[in-house]
Amino acid sequence: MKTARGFFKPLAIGAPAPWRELPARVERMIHFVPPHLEKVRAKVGEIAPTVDVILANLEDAIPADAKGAALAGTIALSREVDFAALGVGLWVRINCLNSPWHLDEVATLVEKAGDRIDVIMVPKVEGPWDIFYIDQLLASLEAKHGVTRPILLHAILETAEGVMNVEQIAGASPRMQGISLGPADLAASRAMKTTRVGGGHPGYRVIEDPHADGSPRVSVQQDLWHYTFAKMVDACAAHGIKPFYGPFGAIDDPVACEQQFRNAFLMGCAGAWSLHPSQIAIAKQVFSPDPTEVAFAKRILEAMPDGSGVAMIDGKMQDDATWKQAKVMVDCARQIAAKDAEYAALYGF
Ligand SMILES: CC(=O)SCCNC(=O)CCNC(=O)[C@H](O)C(C)(C)COP(=O)(O)OP(=O)(O)OC[C@H]1O[C@@H](n2cnc3c(N)ncnc32)[C@H](O)[C@@H]1OP(=O)(O)O
Ligand SMILES: CC(=O)C(=O)O
Ligand SMILES: [Mg+2]
Repeated sequence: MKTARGFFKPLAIGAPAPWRELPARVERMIHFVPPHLEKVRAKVGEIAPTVDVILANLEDAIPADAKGAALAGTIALSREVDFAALGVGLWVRINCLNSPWHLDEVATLVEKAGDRIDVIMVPKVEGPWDIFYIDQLLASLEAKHGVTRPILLHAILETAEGVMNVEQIAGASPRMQGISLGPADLAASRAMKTTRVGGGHPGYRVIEDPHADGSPRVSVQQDLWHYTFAKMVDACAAHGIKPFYGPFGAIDDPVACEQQFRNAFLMGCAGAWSLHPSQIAIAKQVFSPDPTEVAFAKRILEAMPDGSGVAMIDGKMQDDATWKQAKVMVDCARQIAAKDAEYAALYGF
């Protein structure tokens, strides 16, 4: 373990000082773009103002023979669109650390776009050692290329070993921005008998006991991901970083996508991935608190100006604990309102 002081020391001479607090950013959806496809890349300028984050994906879903083109496309994208001016984050998902590609990718990204990339997403993180490695590598490259703002790290939780070590991963470096659930690789890692990218499964259910009269038994689908998800959210919250739901692969099922995203939002997640343009609006709506809930939360704060004591609002008891929940809700809404005029009007800020 590093000492408390050592934790915030730059890891290379000339590297920027690590962030002490995460930059305050709205990250309701991380929109995935395949950067080797010129046709899709050309549309990013149009899509960017409608999202919070654009992510150039270099890993899974990019064919092996297109990895170089995807990297070149990412650098081009970072120059073609002024993401910072739009208030949109630019993230890159690199290939995993045991692949032949990640080293050249990180070196090229920091050299050619190090001052424009906000977050590097690292797939298949197994334990804190993966974060220590990439943390040191980034510091050395940032020092070499005079990058003045540390690039943040986001881990994907998508192996059984990663889930086992999620608490140490969350706290491995001041660069850690957040963690996303990776349900597709995690399913494979656990030998789950599914063929899906996230969401539920009709076979995973509870069923009531048999009735004496033989009438049909009620059976309800359960959430396959609840345990992992809750473990990830607690690890992130404890370490002051952000949890995210990952991808929802059934592009043709917006209703289930919305439900999955909503469960994540209610559990404390900051956002989710959008794989297709149709999922952007779903994520935006779900991860922006409901205006009615925000209005009620404002009433709680107004009823208890110093956050202590007890109050009754519409038959519901309020005290310090509900005041804190209300503050989470109102702070989130205020942050979104500062970025998004549509929601500023809905929230009355
Ligand atoms: C488990 C994981 O690792 S998940 C992360 C890895 N996977 C990804 O990143 C997938 C990203 N998404 C995609 O590649 C695509 O959306 C696909 C392959 C899923 C579907 O693509 P398509 O079959 O082309 O979808 P569809 O025909 O509905 O597309 C409609 C339009 O949106 C465009 N589009 C589709 N996806 C995207 C996207 N992610 N970003 C921007 N534009 C997109 C298409 O190019 C098409 O444009 P056009 O009308 O000008 O031709
Ligand atoms: C998100 C991801 O990479 C996965 O589900 O495997
Ligand atoms: Mg994966």
